[in-house]
Amino acid sequence: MPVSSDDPLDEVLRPPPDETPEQRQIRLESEAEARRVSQAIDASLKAERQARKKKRIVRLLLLGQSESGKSTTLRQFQRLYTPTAFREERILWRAVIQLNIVRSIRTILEAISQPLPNSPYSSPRSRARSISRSRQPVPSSTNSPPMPSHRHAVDVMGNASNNRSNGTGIDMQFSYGSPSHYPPPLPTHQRQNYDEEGYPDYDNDSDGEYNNADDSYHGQHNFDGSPKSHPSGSSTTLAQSPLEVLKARLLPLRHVEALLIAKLVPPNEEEATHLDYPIHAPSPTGSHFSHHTNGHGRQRSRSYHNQEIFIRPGAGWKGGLSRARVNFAGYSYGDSSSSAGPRPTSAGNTGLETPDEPQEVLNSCRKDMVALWNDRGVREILRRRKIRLEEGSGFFLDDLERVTSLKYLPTDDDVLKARLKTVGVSEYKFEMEVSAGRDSGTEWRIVDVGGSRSQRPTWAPFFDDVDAIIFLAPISGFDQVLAEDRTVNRLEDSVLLWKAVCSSKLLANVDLVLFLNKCDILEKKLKSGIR
Ligand SMILES: Nc1nc2c(ncn2[C@@H]2O[C@H](COP(=O)(O)OP(=O)(O)OP(=O)(O)O)[C@@H](O)[C@H]2O)c(=O)[nH]1
Ligand SMILES: [Mg+2]
Repeated sequence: MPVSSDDPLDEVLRPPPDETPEQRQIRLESEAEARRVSQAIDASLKAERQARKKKRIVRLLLLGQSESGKSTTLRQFQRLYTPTAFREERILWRAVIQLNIVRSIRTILEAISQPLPNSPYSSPRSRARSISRSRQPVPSSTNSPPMPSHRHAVDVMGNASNNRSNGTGIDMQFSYGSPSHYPPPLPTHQRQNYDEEGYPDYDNDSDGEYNNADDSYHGQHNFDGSPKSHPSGSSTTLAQSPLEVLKARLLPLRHVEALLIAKLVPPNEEEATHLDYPIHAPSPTGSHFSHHTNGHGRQRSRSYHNQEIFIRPGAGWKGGLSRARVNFAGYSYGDSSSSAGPRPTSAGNTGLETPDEPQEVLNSCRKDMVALWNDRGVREILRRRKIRLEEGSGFFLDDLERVTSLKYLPTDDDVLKARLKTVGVSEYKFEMEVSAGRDSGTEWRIVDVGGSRSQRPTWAPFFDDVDAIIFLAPISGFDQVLAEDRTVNRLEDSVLLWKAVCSSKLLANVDLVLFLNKCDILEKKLKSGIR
């Protein structure tokens, strides 16, 4: 007797009333097969759901002062766990390395152009400094180090406030004015002044041993006493000093610098492109504020000694470079001078640049750069100025032959050594290509932040949703000061920042990992007698 139902599907699925035994057999077999397929699909969906449930997402936050190595640690992760992507991106780092080289050369040229502070030709500022040092009365009791008055208002996270709350409810404030936190005062004769590179200036009076009146590269003889000749071997005219010849030969690097900035920094980040000299010419008033042209005849004011190029984290700048790479692919040599203007247009937008004009210019300047860097007199000047480029970030001068070759492709190590300051916060997701052992089911999300003081207030919103923090503390910074506040010792800043992170209530349940890095630099410093 037929079963009646309101379900129209029953009607459709009901076997035909005149079904033969063979037809019935076929129907039952196909229904069984359909059931098997359906069950397999259900099982697979269930397994997927369970796998998704099992998949752990770990969020890591990289913290530490500027130049502590956060972005480098991120790149290490990328190199280890997403090697294919890392390798593919290596070429994009060439522009950063080019910029690092150009800036190192600029630092040297500036250093050798300025009279040394302890010579009779020393600058008004250093003379004034010597005089004020010798005349300043020693504070009787505490000998507390001279600090600017604003220090009371700046906390370790970079917040400008007198209040101990930073506005996010986190108790991470620290006043540098507190004598219990600031490094213990030194006796007057040991107090440190810091030079333009952020290293302590141990020359504490004006009667230093160096009394060579001809104390810049403008002189007629080498620093080691030999007659001067052009570093690349060509003879010089009487009218032109070797420095002038060398500077003229290296002039194209200015254009390269402008091009690279245009490539790396979006146009609306004009402020990030201030070209500042680590060694600056003091203005007639002795003020730290001065003006200079940006290589295109335009004047810019500057307030920092050593402002760096920065990027917003994320793939933005890499995207720009990729476009540039596509435009270079035609290998048609264009006229780079047509990119003239207040700010050179990125080759990535115009395609006017040669295949890699910066690399070509660096290649053609290679001999002069090598000669400059290997000159004993230049090294002596740098030593006396306490400029230790080889211990700094983005140092490639010992590899000039290799990194300026036309077919140069950055190695993994080069990418890790390159320096590009971060501003802002960005999260990087890791779909691991390479199994990370028992954690291979884990998805890693790593958050990179800018570490300079002005950037620190942006950290707190990320504390909420983080599983672990890797805190980078470069222990080689014991004899350096912060670029953004030259009254603060770098190691001291790291310690205070670490304390602030440890004591934050928001981070009570977060795993904290402390990386003491730059041990290699520490070792070199200690071996070379720096204490
Ligand atoms: N020799 C040496 N150099 C290191 C080490 N760790 C990092 N560096 C270099 O230090 C420089 C600065 O590192 P970054 O990773 O850019 O520093 P950061 O913390 O991201 O700095 P911000 O972006 O300004 O906050 C880079 O040129 C790195 O190659 C280390 O252990 N040893
Ligand atoms: Mg960074």
